Amino acid sequence: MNEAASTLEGWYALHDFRSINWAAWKAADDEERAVALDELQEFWKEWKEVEDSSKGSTVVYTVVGQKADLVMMHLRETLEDLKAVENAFNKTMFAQYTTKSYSYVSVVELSNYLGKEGEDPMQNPDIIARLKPVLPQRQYICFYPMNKKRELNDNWYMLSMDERRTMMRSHGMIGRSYAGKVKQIITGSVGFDDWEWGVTLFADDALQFKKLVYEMRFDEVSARYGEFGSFYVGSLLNEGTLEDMLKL
Ligand code: VOV
Repeated sequence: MNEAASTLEGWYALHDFRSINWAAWKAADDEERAVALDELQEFWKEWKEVEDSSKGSTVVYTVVGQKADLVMMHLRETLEDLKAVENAFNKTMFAQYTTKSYSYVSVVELSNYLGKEGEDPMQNPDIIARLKPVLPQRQYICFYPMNKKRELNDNWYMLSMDERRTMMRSHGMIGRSYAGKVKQIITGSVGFDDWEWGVTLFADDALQFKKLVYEMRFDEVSARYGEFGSFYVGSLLNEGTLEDMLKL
């Protein structure tokens, strides 16, 4: 049997994609809409408090195109905490004006492919910060799920640790050339959701997503072993810009 990479896990992640039911939102009266927005602002404050107390992080982005209208990405300490935040949102009045488009459950993951021998990663503050990250408020988000292939001739899971490490090194080098331009959060989802990883990218220039993903397509680990789900792209929302988006 091949050696599995050892992984470190941090906060659990929920990507909660919603579409706005514009017909229902427009049919609501001014007071109903105001109450729904007030409740949403309260909710936003609670998310901030969670972040301030280092118990998780939340960002909200629009989604461009017909797959959804917005995505709430939540990181929390436990699956129960994630379910609680999902339920709390579902109980808001605003949620009545949304429909569920897609969701993705995973956990922030780091693997040991490029780890330093002999170092206890849990004593390294940089690693802890990567496992429990405050989500960046960059202008754009890109999310997609992916697998590593398990086909007869191209089976990632049948490769030796050394072969995988060599390929991950090349992957990491391409990634590093986007330092400062694209921030990635890789979440593992084997046993949690339909794909093996969630890839969430943040950037202030959306074109950098295209450039990075395209460049990686030529790198063996993606070219040969990567399988990808649907891509979601959108821009940052805050309390103010969400209200603007909902203004009739
Ligand atoms: C923004 C840049 C960027 C950078 C710097 C980067 C670096 C690294 C390093 C150093 C490592 C290995 C150690 C670890 O941290 O786990 C990884 C790991 C991983 N990556 Fe990555 N990746 C990036 C970006 C990046 C992208 C754009 C993608 C999607 C691939 C594509 O073709 O669309 C991706 C995927 C992954 C995955 C699925 C894993 C886990 C693989 C596994 O088998 O376990 N990743 N990644």
